[in-house]
Amino acid sequence: MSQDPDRIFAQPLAQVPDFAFNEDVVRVFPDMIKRSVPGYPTIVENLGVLAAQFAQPNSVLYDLGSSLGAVTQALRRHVRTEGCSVIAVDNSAAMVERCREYLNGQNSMFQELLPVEVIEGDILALEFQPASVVALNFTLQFIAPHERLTLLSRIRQSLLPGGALILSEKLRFSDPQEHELLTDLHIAFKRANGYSDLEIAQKRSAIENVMKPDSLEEHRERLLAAGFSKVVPWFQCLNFASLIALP
Ligand SMILES: Nc1ncnc2c1ncn2[C@@H]1O[C@H](C[S@+](CC[C@H]([NH3+])C(=O)[O-])CC(=O)[O-])[C@@H](O)[C@H]1O
Ligand SMILES: O=C(O)C(=O)Cc1ccccc1
Repeated sequence: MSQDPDRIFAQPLAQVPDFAFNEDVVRVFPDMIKRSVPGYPTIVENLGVLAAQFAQPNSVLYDLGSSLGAVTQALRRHVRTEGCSVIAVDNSAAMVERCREYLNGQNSMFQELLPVEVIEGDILALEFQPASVVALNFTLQFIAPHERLTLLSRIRQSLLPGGALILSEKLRFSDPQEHELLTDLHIAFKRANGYSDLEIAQKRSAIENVMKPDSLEEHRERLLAAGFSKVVPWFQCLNFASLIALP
């Protein structure tokens, strides 16, 4: 994947535009997400391990909001269950183009990878096939809040017995002190990863209209309302967490 450093918000901008997954972001995305999301490499690597426990024979594994395919590749490497394949979906044309290149390149480097299909499309309009694993790795937070329950209900309907949804998100906290502490620590994490105060401030203003985090309680309630029977957090680093939701 591209090794370009993220300098998108390094210069002062007269007006900060809303964040979009365009060409410029795609070029620096691996660096951006690693330096911005505490625990991201651990989550991605372990998603493959988790998925291997839930994969059912002859079923589909979905990576929804696949970006450059990091999760798809982890699923393909770890799952050995008979007849499984991965479907990666993203609505950014720039992401999808680079994702296909990356995954094709991996085919020649590893043997025994699950087959994969990369679809350019809106996950809200997707016709789900019977699935054993669905990964929403930092994608639900970009879906309009009023669409979230419908999407999760449709995922729940497509999940096979023994399968799971794995949902990773940035969290907000209903307790103001907890929210402020973990937000400050996230800023410290970004600073330690080389982002300036200007970059941090401009990025925050770029994402505030397009990315709306929920609290852990809101996630749990909504997942139960969507028909999931059990919600188990398996990872948290600062204000970023990942949950397993069982059908
Ligand atoms: N309605 C939608 N339909 C399809 N894709 C969408 C939609 N809305 C947003 N996206 C896509 O969801 C992805 C979110 S990034 C996921 C990281 C990845 N999972 C990773 O583990 O590397 C998260 C982040 O950057 O913080 C982007 O590629 C969007 O184009
Ligand atoms: O950078 C942030 O503050 C985030 O919350 C995470 C993020 C990572 C990549 C794109 C958009 C948001």
